Amino acid sequence: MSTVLVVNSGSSSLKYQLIDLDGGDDRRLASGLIERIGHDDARAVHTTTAHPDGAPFTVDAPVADHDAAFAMMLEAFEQHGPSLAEHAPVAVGHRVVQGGARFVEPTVITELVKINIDELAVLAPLHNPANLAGIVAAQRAFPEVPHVAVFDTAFHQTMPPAAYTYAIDREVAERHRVRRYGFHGTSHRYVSRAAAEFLDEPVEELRMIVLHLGNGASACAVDGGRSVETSMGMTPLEGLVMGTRSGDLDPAVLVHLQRRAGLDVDGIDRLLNSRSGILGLSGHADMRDLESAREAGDEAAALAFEVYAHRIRSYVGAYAAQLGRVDAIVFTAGVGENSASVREAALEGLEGFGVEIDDARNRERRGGARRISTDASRTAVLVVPTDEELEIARQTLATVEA
Ligand SMILES: Nc1ncnc2c1ncn2[C@@H]1O[C@H](COP(=O)(O)OP(=O)(O)O)[C@@H](O)[C@H]1O
Ligand SMILES: CC(=O)OP(=O)(O)O
Ligand SMILES: [Mg+2]
Repeated sequence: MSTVLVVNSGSSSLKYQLIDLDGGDDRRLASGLIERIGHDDARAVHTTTAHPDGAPFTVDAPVADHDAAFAMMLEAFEQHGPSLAEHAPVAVGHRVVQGGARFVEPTVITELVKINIDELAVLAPLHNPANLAGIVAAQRAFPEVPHVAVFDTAFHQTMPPAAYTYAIDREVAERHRVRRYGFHGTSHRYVSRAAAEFLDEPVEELRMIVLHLGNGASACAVDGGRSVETSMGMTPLEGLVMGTRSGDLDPAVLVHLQRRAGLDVDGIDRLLNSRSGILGLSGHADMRDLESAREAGDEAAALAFEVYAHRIRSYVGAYAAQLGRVDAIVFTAGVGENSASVREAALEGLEGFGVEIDDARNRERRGGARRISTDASRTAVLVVPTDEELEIARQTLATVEA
């Protein structure tokens, strides 16, 4: 039996998937999302292949905390299947966002590991406390099996010091562990390997740029299967323009706003993490809404779209220079997999560098990995769907079987 429960616990949400990895043929048995934990209008959606038509089940009811969310999840399995007695998970895999410089691999969760995850919350105040709450609740719900933490940062621990070091006072940086850690590593790892498989080449011989464009977004230069540079930094705020996050900006802007706009530290934190990005520029955090507004002639939406694409292009150029050669540029996550116009705009004008998108291939709507570059393009441009949960399940199983 190789069934793994994967848990992605956010501050107000719980996402889960039950995955059966047996026989090499991956099988997703159930998935669910419980949103607005802590609010009266919480909602749970449970989808299961145990049900003949696969339709999702929805429950609207208050959910007090993560313990209550797990109880609700168990209830959904009980009522709608599949039976957890029949498909008992052999392990639970948890997404943990910040593993610092300490965690370079998936790790079986002990009391000491929990203390470390808690302590690392200093470096990820929005994410680690929620991840830990999920772990504690999940251990209560599944006390018999091992729990494994899979860190967003782990894949990027191969970055060289020149890439992860910020040019500030060394002592201050060391004391407060200020450096680039990088995030979305589980996705960058999975996608770079899937891209190599699609190209039918060993990942060790490929140099690629992976563009994970979801709500959060990051670019990663992958050399021979290892991350050598990535756009997110000490926190998931640096780099590309995101749904609600600014990405790069002159750090002096923060000083200026504190002095002149009457914003305190928390106000700035909220501004840059929650009220910036395409939301701040256009009023739309969702790329679909932004695209509709742009098509309807909204100028703020048009500018937000341009800024978004411009930033991606800058990173592609920078990472091409760092890699020295680019065999593939790979788009993934919600925006990367679905938005032909973002892909087109981001790589526009790069023909001189051997990057040429085929318009018809780019516009084609179909699942799975696919090539969207012309046959003449020196660099292959691919769309490769990410699957962070499957990757977490595989790493979790490999860790408990090791
Ligand atoms: N068909 C589509 N066209 C454009 N953008 C899309 C489409 N489908 C999803 N997206 C965008 O993908 C983003 C969410 O990506 P996703 O990877 O699901 O995010 P996350 O996992 O970080 O919550 C949203 O901005 C959404 O608008
Ligand atoms: C780390 C991070 O930014 O994650 P997400 O894209 O899920 O917000
Ligand atoms: Mg995501």
